[in-house]
Amino acid sequence: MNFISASSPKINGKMPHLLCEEGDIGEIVLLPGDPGRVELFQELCEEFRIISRNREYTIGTGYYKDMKISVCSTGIGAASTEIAVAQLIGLGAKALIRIGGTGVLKKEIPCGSMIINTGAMRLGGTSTFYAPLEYPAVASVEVIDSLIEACEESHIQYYTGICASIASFYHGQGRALPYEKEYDEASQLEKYQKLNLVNLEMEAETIYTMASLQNIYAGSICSVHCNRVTDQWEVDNAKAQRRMCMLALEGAWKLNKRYIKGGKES
Ligand SMILES: O=P(O)(O)O[C@H]1O[C@H](CO)[C@@H](O)[C@H]1O
Ligand SMILES: O=c1cc[nH]c(=O)[nH]1
Repeated sequence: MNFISASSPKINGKMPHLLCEEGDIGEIVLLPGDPGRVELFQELCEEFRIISRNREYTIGTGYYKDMKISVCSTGIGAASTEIAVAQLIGLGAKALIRIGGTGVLKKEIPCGSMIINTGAMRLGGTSTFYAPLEYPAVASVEVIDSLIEACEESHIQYYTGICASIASFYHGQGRALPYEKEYDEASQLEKYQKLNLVNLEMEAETIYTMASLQNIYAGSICSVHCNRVTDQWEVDNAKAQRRMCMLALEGAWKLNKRYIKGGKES
């Protein structure tokens, strides 16, 4: 199945939402939900420049060590993520690595921790247009391996496991609406905890499923914004986000060297 066919729309030769053309992006693309996170790479990469800003999509490209790399925000949730993933693959992306925020379901995982999701429960909705729910949303072992190695070399603790990617921030994630006086958060959260899920977020499954169908690499590293068991929120998570972005760059570099450009490290 090709996501971008001859009948896919383009505007002046550019993808209609990302407003990018061939050559604008690197083979590895990091995917935050938040467009603001793209700006962090001005500091972390060489020659990083913003290629386009349109709706929830901000795209920038620069260099990390010798590797051309891009960062593209997906916006919140599956539907806008589908568009970003489809258009990036259409532009030649070979690996997509989510760099996100997440809430954890395990008491012992503190805010600011790093989570590498090996798989994702498919509760986003959009990916069901591409593959039945029996089809698993899994990260590539090569990406998992590269991200783990980046964490270990930096002596940064990380956790692995399965997340749920959910098409809802409030009730779907066991959270009361801001105007609700009574809501049973615990019973919804318990359903996820019984499945031994590590964390909840909103985009990984779409990325994993669509990437698998196109036989490209996918993975994710998330920083923990809140612990749903202890009810702690990290209001100022800038340091953890920066750490996550640095680890993603280093993981991407290892992935590129070993699996995309070939030539194993000696
Ligand atoms: O911080 P980002 O990457 O946006 O990720 C998380 O934050 C958003 C919800 O606040 C959702 O997109 C969720 O997946
Ligand atoms: O709890 C959280 C935190 C960040 N993003 C989510 O989707 N859920």
